[in-house]
Amino acid sequence: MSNSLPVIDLSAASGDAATRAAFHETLHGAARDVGFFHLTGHGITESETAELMRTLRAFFALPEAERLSISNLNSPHFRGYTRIGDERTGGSPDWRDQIDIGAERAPRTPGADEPGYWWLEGPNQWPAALPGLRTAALHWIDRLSAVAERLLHELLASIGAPATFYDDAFADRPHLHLKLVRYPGSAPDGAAQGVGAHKDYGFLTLLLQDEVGGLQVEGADGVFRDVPPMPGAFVINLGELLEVATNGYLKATNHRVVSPPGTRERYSVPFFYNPRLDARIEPVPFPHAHRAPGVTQDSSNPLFAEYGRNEIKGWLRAHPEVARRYHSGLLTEGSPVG
Ligand SMILES: O=C(O)CCC(=O)C(=O)O
Ligand SMILES: [Fe+2]
Repeated sequence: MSNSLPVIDLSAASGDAATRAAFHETLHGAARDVGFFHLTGHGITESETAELMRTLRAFFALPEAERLSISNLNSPHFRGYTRIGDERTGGSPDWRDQIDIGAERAPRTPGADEPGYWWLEGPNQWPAALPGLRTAALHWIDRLSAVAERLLHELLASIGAPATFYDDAFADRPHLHLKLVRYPGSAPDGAAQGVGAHKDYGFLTLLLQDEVGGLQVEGADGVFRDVPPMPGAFVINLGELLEVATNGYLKATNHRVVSPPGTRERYSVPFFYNPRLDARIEPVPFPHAHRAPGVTQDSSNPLFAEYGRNEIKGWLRAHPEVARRYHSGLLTEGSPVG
């Protein structure tokens, strides 16, 4: 089943008062009712996008030994390359390979009295065979975090909340995260799980997908519907922290990727706009707050208002081998929101 997502034109935010009002109304509805939309008018050029995709394809075309030279099994910070099948979602292997990249920071080893999520800070791993990858990825993080910051301000304004309410949570050390992903066709056993159904952990995800398709979003009726690629647009979705921030008025939406048929490859680049690891997400004041239903209660996926706890929950679940090697002490930490 197919889905036509709302299309939000961010350039309308710079229009006159009437244009801004109409823009906010559409954005508010899209965020509240669907949690997913296409974003145009974002200012990222076609040539920037083409350059990133060219570099990404060059990485996945490297011999496996080169890709494995930056394996995330070498990184207690969950950075680097994950082989096909090593990531798990919903307990089953995802048929995709990927590189996880974040802000370039010194390795951090939390002390016994510090939260374990500080492990998520650390250096990236870069392939010696493709020096342009570092430049392209860090440029993309820079450019997309500016778009995401504008979008978050407008989204908060659209629900009648103070636009800058979470600026402190993002100040100095936001935990920005980029994935470069390949879906290499279908698994030999016929399982169609490119990535299993999940919600993203932070505030906003800005996804670049190529022309192949396969992304699906779960509707309120529990049916997953295709999100057909829209050239030049980002697919935006809301993460769990926006659900926490609005006490469930805005919802993080389940989504998944169905593997491309046969040996067809699909490439995508999700960028996750996340606050500081130690940011505690207080409820944002807004006029509809009294109508907020509360956050989703799911014992298999508790939501944490302290962002780092919510984030490391996901990493430990998705990368069991990294967790087993470096983080056996973290596997039972923390208690959920609400
Ligand atoms: O590749 C995609 O289209 C989506 C990937 C995704 O949802 C994720 O990595 O969180
Ligand atoms: Fe996702």
